Amino acid sequence: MAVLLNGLRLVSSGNLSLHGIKSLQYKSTRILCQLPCKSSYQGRPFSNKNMTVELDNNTGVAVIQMKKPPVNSLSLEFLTEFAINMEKLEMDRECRGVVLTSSNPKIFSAGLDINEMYGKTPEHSGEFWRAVQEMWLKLYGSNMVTIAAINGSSPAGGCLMALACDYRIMADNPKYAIGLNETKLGIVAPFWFKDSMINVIGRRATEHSLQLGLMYSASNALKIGLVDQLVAQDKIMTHALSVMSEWLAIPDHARQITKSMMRKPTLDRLLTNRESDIQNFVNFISKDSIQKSLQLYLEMLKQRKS
Ligand SMILES: CCCCCCCCCCCCC/C=C/C(=O)SCCNC(=O)CCNC(=O)[C@H](O)C(C)(C)COP(=O)(O)OP(=O)(O)OC[C@H]1O[C@@H](n2cnc3c(N)ncnc32)[C@H](O)[C@@H]1OP(=O)(O)O
Repeated sequence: MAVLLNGLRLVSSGNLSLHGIKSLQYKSTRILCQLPCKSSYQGRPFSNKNMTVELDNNTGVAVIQMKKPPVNSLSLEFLTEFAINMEKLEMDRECRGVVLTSSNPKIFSAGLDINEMYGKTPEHSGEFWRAVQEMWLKLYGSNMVTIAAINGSSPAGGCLMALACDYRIMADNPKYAIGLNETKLGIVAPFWFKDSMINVIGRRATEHSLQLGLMYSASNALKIGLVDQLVAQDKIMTHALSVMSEWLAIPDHARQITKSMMRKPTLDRLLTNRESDIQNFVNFISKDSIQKSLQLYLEMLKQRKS
């Protein structure tokens, strides 16, 4: 209480998974608002190749808009850029929340770029998987409030990104679908994909969903709790920002410690098994049978167009 009266708020610096709850420090919201911008990107958009990041200095909210044509597939380059941007925002004392969305009006993200898993060397596959892990660790372990504004379909890795956020708002469109559909491709969602889903929709629904590789329409996703709210497509950003302001009304330190308490065991499980998880991925993806499944799936995707 005294902290709030003094115009100070308690924030945790850095990433939940890296710093836990010990690295707490004070910063003054009142004073910061009057100071000139210190970082090179505050208050104006900075564009990378695969996403735009815009931080509003007044609200402390950044919007990451994914814009990798045609479907925001998560390539090694995309994932690396994403992790760097999350790191920058995490370190920025003025940023308290992130809204993740897409510039493609129909697709949030098509998930992992299948081309990164097909016909590649074990070295490349290992590097790619480390980048997938890093994306998830940065997002799931973020100290910031993270909201997914899911303005289109979001299979597999796209669904994982949404699951890693604190809150999910999906555009109310029956054509959009979301889910972990890995088994439909003949591949297996790793344990931390599964854990992320269990933590949102529970064990039974996750088992059903993962075994069958189910993709849910927006309304069915709402029914099972895979998303928290449905909103008209054109209202999704306004709504996400309004939800964000509710979350930011909670004192940062209390919310961050609570978030860490809830997520730390799940984060630690990957952190302690990181290398074996990479090895599992490389071994699994290198199998002839898996390569064949991926080849057929890629061909099917291309044929769907014609
Ligand atoms: C002991 C334990 C062992 C366990 C060990 C486990 C190890 C780990 C195993 C591996 C785990 C991997 C986890 C994988 C996660 C993933 O994310 S896999 C990716 C899954 N994604 C999908 O299935 C989505 C496929 N795409 C679509 O359904 C549709 O494209 C769409 C997203 C709904 C968009 O539809 P539409 O607007 O109609 O566009 P399209 O015409 O279909 O596509 C446009 C072009 O984009 C290409 N494309 C689509 N998706 C991808 C993709 N994911 N990667 C790469 N490219 C993609 C598509 O081919 C089209 O290309 P062009 O024809 O060249 O234009």
